[in-house]
Amino acid sequence: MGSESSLVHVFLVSFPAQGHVNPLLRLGKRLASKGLLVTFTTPESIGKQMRKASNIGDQPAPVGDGFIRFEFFEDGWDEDEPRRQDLDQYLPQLEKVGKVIIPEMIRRNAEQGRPISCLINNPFIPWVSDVAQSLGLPSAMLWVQSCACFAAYYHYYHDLVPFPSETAMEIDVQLPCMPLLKHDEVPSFLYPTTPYPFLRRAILGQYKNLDRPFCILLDTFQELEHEIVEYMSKICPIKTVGPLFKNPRAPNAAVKGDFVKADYDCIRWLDSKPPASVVYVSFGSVVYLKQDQWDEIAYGLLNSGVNFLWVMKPPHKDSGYTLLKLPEGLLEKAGERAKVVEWSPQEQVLAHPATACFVTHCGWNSSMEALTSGMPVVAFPQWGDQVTDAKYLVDVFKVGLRMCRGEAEDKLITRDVVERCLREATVGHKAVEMKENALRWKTAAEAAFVEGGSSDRNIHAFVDEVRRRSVELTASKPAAAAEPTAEAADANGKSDRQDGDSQLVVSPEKNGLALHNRCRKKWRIWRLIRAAL
Ligand SMILES: O=c1ccn([C@@H]2O[C@H](COP(=O)(O)OP(=O)(O)O)[C@@H](O)[C@H]2O)c(=O)[nH]1
Ligand SMILES: O=C(O)c1ccc(O[C@@H]2O[C@H](CO)[C@@H](O)[C@H](O)[C@H]2O)cc1
Repeated sequence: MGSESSLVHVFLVSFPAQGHVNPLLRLGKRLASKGLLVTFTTPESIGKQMRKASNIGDQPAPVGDGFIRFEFFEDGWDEDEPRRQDLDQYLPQLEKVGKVIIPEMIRRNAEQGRPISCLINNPFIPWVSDVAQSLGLPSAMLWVQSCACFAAYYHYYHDLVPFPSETAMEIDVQLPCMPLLKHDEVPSFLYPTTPYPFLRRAILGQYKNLDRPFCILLDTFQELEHEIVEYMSKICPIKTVGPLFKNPRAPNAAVKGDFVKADYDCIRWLDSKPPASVVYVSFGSVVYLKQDQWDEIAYGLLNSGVNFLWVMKPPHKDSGYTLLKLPEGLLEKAGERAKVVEWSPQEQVLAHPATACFVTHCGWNSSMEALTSGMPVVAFPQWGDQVTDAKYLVDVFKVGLRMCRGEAEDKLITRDVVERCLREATVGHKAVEMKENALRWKTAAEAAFVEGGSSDRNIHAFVDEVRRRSVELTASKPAAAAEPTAEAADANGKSDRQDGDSQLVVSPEKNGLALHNRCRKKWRIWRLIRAAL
């Protein structure tokens, strides 16, 4: 392992949501374990929560052959600003501030002897690749959903096949190399009537910029989505690198990105339960069900006789959701059979021998974690990619059964249905069949992420390419790693652009490469002196 300042340095910028931070941070750890220096950034509002809940220090943390470090940035709003909960307002704010602040962070890193060779972002913040381009830096994107969803959005964006529209709401959608999707199995942000048009805009924003990243990394694996991966890789530079939550070179890396402290009491509680006797229930970090649905699930769990571990996260104070309650006396009736936590260490819960199945909203991270842990699921999708993931978990991967078709159906799933599904998922021939299939996916996932597996090879090739581009950058790119974008400079009121000239003019004295190399040299000398003292 080299000292961190001698390593090729990649800069990861994440949209501030748990389902986005987790996969990007996991990618960061994979890249670090292959010998890169990784800096992870997201707004300070989340940084504050991550520092409190997770093991994040000020110093670079060693991971395998490399290091990971954190730098959070101010998004320009007060700590308690409620508009952060409204993406229509927050995304433009992030873009405005990010286009100024990310180049400054990149420049500061170069000055401190850690010049950056590549930027990587996740969806909702596609402007990061504009920043990279303006600085002459290579960029890549981590797609945090399935390849099937990537393909669905791609075909919608380019208008390649008919999708449900105002005049034909209930049409099925046939995409190449995919099963026929019923209208309510298409990512629901694409419905003409979606209540979340801002999320459609956010996710499709990435497709406008799809020609910018030199590589699109996908948190899935070749064997899981074989045909659609093959098909899309002929159109876009995609590479499967999942499941990212497994890291063979640093299996126990302590760095985590939880926003809420995980309650490890539930692992001790699981330890006290017989094998395959507990139903784990979680709807991820953003889905909130209505109180009447919550009550039905609660009674279904109680009446089915299973043990259950249930995640009940309190809503954000500005989200407009009210705190969900359990029916009066339910926990007393369930006694030792029930455990409720605000946030669980989900990876450990899914790997625990006492866990029998997972009632999930089918977010892609939860779906990948379940498949990779050999865990059958009961699908309770709500919106977005969740409805498509549910289709795949149930009908294609055959590891789950369906309890619900999605929020758009607006149907209360009664306690009897919940009870029946839980019984079917835990005992009898369907339960055995789903477990066998899930275990097969676990084996296939392991084969993909171990050294030499399909995802590991792709990560390796990506790291080689970043290194190659880093050498090329050092040899030839004049403005790399230190100069702000034209927009950023404009926003700061200190543009280098001359009147009537549309190009960013970089004076020799401000040449980014010179700065990059000078700073690196000074930093090394300083480190030697410090070591000698
Ligand atoms: O109690 C919980 C619930 C969720 N998660 C993690 O939060 C992420 C949720 O991502 P997902 O894509 O499943 O759903 P989202 O929250 O984005 O809707 C996953 O990595 C889970 O492992 C967790 O650690 N503890
Ligand atoms: O903050 C929001 O409004 C927000 C956060 C996260 C969202 O999407 C989730 O991300 C996962 C990865 O894309 C996905 O698999 C999951 O189903 C989504 O809940 C959306 C909005």
